[in-house]
Amino acid sequence: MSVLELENGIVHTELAKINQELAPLNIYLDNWKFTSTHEVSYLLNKNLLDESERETVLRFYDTFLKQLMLETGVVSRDLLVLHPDDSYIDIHLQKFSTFHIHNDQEGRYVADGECIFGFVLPDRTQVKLTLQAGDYLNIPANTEHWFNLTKAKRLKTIRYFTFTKEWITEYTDRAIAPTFQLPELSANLAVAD
Ligand SMILES: CSCCC(=O)/C(O)=C/O
Ligand SMILES: [Fe+2]
Ligand code: NI
Repeated sequence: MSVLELENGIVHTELAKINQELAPLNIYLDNWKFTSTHEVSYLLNKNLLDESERETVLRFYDTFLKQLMLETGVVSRDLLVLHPDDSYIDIHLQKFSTFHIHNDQEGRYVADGECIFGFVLPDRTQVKLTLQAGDYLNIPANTEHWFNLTKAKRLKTIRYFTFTKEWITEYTDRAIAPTFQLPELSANLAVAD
């Protein structure tokens, strides 16, 4: 279940209400649950996946999300697997855990685990969106956001790309609202060096 927290402490869990709050940014959230095969359930329960296992999971979801990929002009996708068993996890998190934008839309389907996105609304207040398995989020290109893991420190997410040009991450100098700063991030960074 996705949860949207506003800087004033209000919390929304209804999809329609969350989409209403994010509408000024043209961000779209949905939730689809697909019944996994035994093989895919087994793979989603693993902490890390090798390339062929990631491809098996991607092909499984392709069968359900083909229409979405066509409608949103997706030309490629990958499966990002984040878990503390991956010695590079803190490098991945450092890349995305401060405000940034991309030159492509950010279509993300959460297949396993959970994650957090932060956004800034037109009134300059910030919001924090927690996604769980089954959630699909689409962030238009050039939309300021940050990303991190929850305390579960586990995520398998499909990333959909709409062009083959280099996917660029550009950092903005906006500070994350104190309300949403994640104390454990420093713990992650401590591990990083
Ligand atoms: C949930 S996708 C993993 C991180 C990523 O690709 C990104 O752009 C986060 O902002
Ligand atoms: Fe990003
Ligand atoms: Ni992103």
